[in-house]
Amino acid sequence: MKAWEMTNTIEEDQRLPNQRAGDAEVEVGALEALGVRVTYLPVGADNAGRNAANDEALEAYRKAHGYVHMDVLEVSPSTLPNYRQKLREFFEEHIHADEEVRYVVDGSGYFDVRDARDEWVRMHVTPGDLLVLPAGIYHRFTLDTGDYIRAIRLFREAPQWVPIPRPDAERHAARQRYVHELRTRNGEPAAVRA
Ligand SMILES: CSCCC(=O)/C(O)=C/O
Ligand SMILES: [Fe+2]
Repeated sequence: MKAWEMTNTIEEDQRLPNQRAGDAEVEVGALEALGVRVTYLPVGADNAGRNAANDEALEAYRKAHGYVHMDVLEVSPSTLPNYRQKLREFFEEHIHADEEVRYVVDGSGYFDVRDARDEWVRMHVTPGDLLVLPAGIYHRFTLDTGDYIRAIRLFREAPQWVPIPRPDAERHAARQRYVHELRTRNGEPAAVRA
């Protein structure tokens, strides 16, 4: 999975890389310092030849991390009801009270997270990438120009999707916990801007 620093504003299309000038790549270690975990579980093929999860590897991962629940989300103009509205919601900066865990089995897309300086870092996820965003981190999602992703969503509790937008999220316990953890881990003040 590749990650890079993003431009502050999107001039043309959110589905383009929008990478900041100067080859500003971000290493996995820097993502981990933000509490983001990236794992790679290779995908296989199902009976119809479509990309599918590697069931054994996924089972082992779920068991090890307590992700008892899962479902599949296919994001594309033809498969997702209220596609445009949904994409608008996904791309609105938000947090969740719990982790966001996504295992990409087909297609691709971008998850953007705010770093400790409150700048956007963009991650390009492709089949096999399993991404864990910690509770309380500001983030958003968009498809890339392929306009298609199929991801397995993993949960410890019953599946739900409750985005808490900025600035309301500033007061949320999950946000405050996250900022505290970030400061403790990195020993530097994390930007907190409403
Ligand atoms: C490919 S997962 C779609 C985006 C999503 O579920 C989410 O929570 C974005 O923040
Ligand atoms: Fe989210």
